[in-house]
Amino acid sequence: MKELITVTLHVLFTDPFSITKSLLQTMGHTPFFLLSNLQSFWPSLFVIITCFTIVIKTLRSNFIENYSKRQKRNLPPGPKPWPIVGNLPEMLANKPVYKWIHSLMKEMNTEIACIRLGNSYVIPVTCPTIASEFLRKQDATFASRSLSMSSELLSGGYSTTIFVPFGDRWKKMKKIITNDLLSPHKHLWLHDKRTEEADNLMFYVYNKCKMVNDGVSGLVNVRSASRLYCGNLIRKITFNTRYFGKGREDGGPGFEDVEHVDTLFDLLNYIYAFSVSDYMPCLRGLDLDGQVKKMKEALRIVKKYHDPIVQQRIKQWNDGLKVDAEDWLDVLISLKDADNNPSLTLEEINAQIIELMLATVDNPSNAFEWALAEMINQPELLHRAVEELDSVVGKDRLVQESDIPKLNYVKACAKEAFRLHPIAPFIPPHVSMSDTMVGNYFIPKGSHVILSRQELGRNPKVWNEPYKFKPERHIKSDGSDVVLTEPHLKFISFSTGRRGCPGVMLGTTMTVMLFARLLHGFTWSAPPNVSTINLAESENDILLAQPLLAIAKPRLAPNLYQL
Ligand code: HEM
Repeated sequence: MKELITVTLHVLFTDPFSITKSLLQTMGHTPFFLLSNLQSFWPSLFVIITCFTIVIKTLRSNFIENYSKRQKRNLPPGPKPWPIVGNLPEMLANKPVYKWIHSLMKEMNTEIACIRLGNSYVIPVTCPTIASEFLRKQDATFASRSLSMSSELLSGGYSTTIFVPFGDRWKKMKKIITNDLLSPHKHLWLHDKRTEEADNLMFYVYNKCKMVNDGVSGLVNVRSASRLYCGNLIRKITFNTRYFGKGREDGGPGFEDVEHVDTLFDLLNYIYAFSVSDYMPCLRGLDLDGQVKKMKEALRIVKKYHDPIVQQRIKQWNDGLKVDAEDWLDVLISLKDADNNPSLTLEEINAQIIELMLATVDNPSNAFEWALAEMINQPELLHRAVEELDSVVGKDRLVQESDIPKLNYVKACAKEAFRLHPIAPFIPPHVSMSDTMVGNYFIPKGSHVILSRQELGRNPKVWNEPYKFKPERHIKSDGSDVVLTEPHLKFISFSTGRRGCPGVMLGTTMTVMLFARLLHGFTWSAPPNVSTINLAESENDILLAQPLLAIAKPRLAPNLYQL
């Protein structure tokens, strides 16, 4: 009986509207009837009680039996949930949530856990064998995404790719992204735009080297410089422009571009951020943690830059002023379906562009900042990377994309940064589309499986000296090519399977060019009076606690840095 009450309350609390709706549907009445016919109060009460009994019986036969079955089956280990709210109280009391989840798993000595948050089972995983079971062996079952307030807002009501549950909409968008924006052919097509931005990065950092700040020359904020490069590059390939405003003569960003990239990073903070309303949908309207308000403001800022360009461009195509595609926006506008109608609506284009920007700015810039911090503390690694660059590229020209296959050590540095310092603790949730077993554990339909980028890469059973930045661990003795993908999920770079990242080629190119250009073009060291770079992580995320400041000295002929 206690269980019956708990489950009934659970359903009423998490989805009260469906109960009311089914009550009214069963009765064939409208809410107005209940309010307006007070004189027929007793008959109404009788009908309500009868219906309530029917609902409870239905619940008993369906939901409760399933619920009890789940309880009896062997879920992965986890903290004992409270009635209705599950482990939400602990989640709210232990921030940041990713630290709580990881320490809980360590306390329980488990590499897979089951934490009930409100009405959802959340399944964190820190072991590559179990991770492969989810995303390789049973990939088709785990190819959906969870619904959340942040993903709904960001994706314009689930009309994009990353945040969209499995179904026709996701299939349509993933096909477009993969075939029309990120194919090898399109990659080649955008080569010159990427090179322009890599050249601009060198020009900007070179100009920084000539400046003196507080008596120190060549002080570079590496976080800003690498985010600047990623932001410039994605604006260039999407909108065919580096700057939303006038930019700066030294190659630096204008106010508009700083605001744009900073806001993209703000938005990234809210994605799948364990908001309480994601697990208790009835609380959504209350915006208890203020996330909706903050996200709407951030989206307003991003749209203020994007929307006018998109609208003007659509007009140019409609007026026949544009006939050739020059960037991703043109491609998205000019796509046609089988009946020769536009494949995408304005809303879909707008939402998809924001998502592509978010997917592009974060990983490469974070990897370079961390890697450089680690390498300044181990100068022999810097030395080895520069030696490779000098032997492959020489000192008479800048690194080009065609050099990438030969830069195994530089790629190993980037790969090591992805392993040890991923941008986010977890990948986006993969949601199970049916009940299944993984290992000996029962995984109920609708579970949110979250692979831990942080703990897979630091798992001591997989990696020796897991906390040491050691690029050479990725170099094979047969000299074969180092690639940044890791399909066996010993750590996560681009993930794998149906929901794997379609941006491997662009992501790899951007990351390696950022590393190679900056390591080849400048000698890096810690600022004066700093003996070693502090490698502490931020309190609330896994970025470097303080943006990396380092001294850069040009090491190539001055004319090579000019545009
Ligand atoms: C170094 C750069 C990048 C890294 C490390 C990276 C990593 C990831 C990861 C871990 C996922 C989640 C996969 C999963 O849920 O299993 C993902 C998904 C995705 N990424 Fe990337 N990504 C990068 C660059 C890009 C770029 C440049 C684009 C496109 C412009 C892109 C587009 C996407 C999309 C559309 C998805 C969602 C796929 C889906 O849900 O079906 N990514 N990426």
